[in-house]
Amino acid sequence: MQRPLIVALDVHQKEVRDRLLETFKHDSIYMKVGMELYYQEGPRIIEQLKKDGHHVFLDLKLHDIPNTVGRAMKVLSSLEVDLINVHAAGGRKMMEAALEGLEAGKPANAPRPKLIAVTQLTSTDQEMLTDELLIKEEIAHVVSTYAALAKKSGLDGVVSSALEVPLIHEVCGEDFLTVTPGIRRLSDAKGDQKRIVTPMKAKELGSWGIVVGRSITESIDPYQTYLEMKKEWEEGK
Ligand SMILES: O=C(O)c1cc(=O)[nH]c(=O)n1[C@@H]1O[C@H](COP(=O)(O)O)[C@@H](O)[C@H]1O
Repeated sequence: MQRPLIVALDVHQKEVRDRLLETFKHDSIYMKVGMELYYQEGPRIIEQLKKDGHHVFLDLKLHDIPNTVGRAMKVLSSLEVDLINVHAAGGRKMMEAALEGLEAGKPANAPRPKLIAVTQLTSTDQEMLTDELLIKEEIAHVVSTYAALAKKSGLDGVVSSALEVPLIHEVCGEDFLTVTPGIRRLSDAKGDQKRIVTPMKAKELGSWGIVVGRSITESIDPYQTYLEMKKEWEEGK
């Protein structure tokens, strides 16, 4: 799917989730299953979304020793999701092991899920990076350096704020996937997100895909909000 708006299905109450999924039943969209939902529902939620015709981004952000991540990815690969992620901070060997696990675990003839790496979470700002994580470099430099490492490790792309996308494309090429959460319209609550942009700005900056959670799932009319944000994302206005 080209340049998707990925809906983060961060909803654990079954009735709320079912209502939300019902509103998307005539569309084939990109849905993101994160930790909250996957830990609750397990593989059956992936099966359901695929049966409903959706593309699936399984966002479990694996970050462990290479052997553990490789084996976990081998198991997850059998779910045949479209997109899956790790933390780039796990390093090159871990990312390579993740890729090998995905390759080894996928059913014959199925495509390997695309593997992307989280560079720096969009809830991290420069102050936190410096004072808590003790990383003294500029955040954009850290993000593009992690992106370059992900590319060297054979990954398909990264997760970052849209703010860093031009630099990532400069370093890793235009075809390297850039998936960008931290998306808000001007009227939306920021919540815990720090490096945020509007859908329009993300398009201008060249994101491949945007991830939108609470702005849609917690709005009064999620489907209408989805359509409005999608229009803004696709048309850039
Ligand atoms: O990997 C992710 O999807 C992710 C990475 C990141 O740096 N920031 C980030 O917000 N996310 C996810 O994107 C979604 C954003 O949700 P909202 O802030 O509600 O739009 C959440 O499901 C996060 O887990």
